[in-house]
Amino acid sequence: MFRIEICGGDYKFLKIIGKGGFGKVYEVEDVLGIRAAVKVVKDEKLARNEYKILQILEGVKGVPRVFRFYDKETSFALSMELGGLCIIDPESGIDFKNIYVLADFAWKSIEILKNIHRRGIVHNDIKPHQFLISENRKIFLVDFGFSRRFKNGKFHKELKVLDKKQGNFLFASKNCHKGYSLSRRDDLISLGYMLIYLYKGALPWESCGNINNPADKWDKAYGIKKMKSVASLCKGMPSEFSKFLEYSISLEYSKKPDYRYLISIFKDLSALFSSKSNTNSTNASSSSFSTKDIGLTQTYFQLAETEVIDAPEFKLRVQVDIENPVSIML
Ligand SMILES: Nc1ncnc2c1ncn2[C@@H]1O[C@H](COP(=O)(O)OP(=O)(O)OP(=O)(O)O)[C@@H](O)[C@H]1O
Repeated sequence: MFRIEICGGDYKFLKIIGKGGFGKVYEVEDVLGIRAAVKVVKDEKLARNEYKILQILEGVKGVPRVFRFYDKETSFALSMELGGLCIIDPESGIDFKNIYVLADFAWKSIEILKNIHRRGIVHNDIKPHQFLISENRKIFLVDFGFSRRFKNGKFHKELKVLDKKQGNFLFASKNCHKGYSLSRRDDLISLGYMLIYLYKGALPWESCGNINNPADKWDKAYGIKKMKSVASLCKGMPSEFSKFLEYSISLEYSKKPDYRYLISIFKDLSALFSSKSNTNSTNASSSSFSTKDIGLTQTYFQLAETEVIDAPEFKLRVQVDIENPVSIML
């Protein structure tokens, strides 16, 4: 367990807001009422990598701004801008079965990935838990522990075959199953699987999650992924979703995706369903609508503008205290 001491007594611990496989995330508040998220991680390499990546991504819309890194013996933490609820938390109230909402989320997520990729970074662990929504419906992408630079200077890194799988078996691309080093295409493919999951509530290889042995779980899921066509995965959804997944899967390892094209697919679809929902229909087929319906600028989600918050006060001292339960010194 961790004990977090907040220097000077000027900070209020509000609550634990997340528990991941690698640590806990706390919400804290300073005297000015500025809230922040503090992620405490045991693995030094992951923590330092996440901090470094978040510094590189400073100013990218939809990525929380990082404040500080804390290093205390065997415990590490970073404080960052507070995101919000996970998009699949029922309290967020998001209805992803509404195509307008799903398509709006899709293009804004692609926009975030485009901007992250522009800085030379791939996320490498895209899944629903990494997307948060603030009270004013701004989307944030979090958890850059596995993220990497995909370029050496101007040049794309070479493809390597690694003997480890990383990320989440449910959303991992087939390239990831093959052990290939991940690139921009894999973030998009995982997003493609994720959009299907958000709409349908499950993916066909979900039951593999019950297999205890990780290697068997990944192998079994890979077997099912290989058998399922994109068309069958996207059955019952507008064709834009299969277009997106087909395109992403077809990309070569180092190929730069055509983000403008991908964003336009979902922007148009979202506008189409926005106008259609004004005439009271949420039919999942887009074929019956004419493109004349497109043109509304109304959106469901917002892309976060990173506010410049001067946060020198977030000077936390983080200590591991195996004996004691979580406590925050005020
Ligand atoms: N900046 C933030 N603002 C609000 N909540 C956050 C923030 N960062 C993380 N969280 C919450 O904490 C959870 C876990 O965070 P994160 O995914 O970074 O941890 P992790 O240990 O790397 O998780 P995983 O096991 O999924 O890899 C998130 O799903 C989210 O609910």
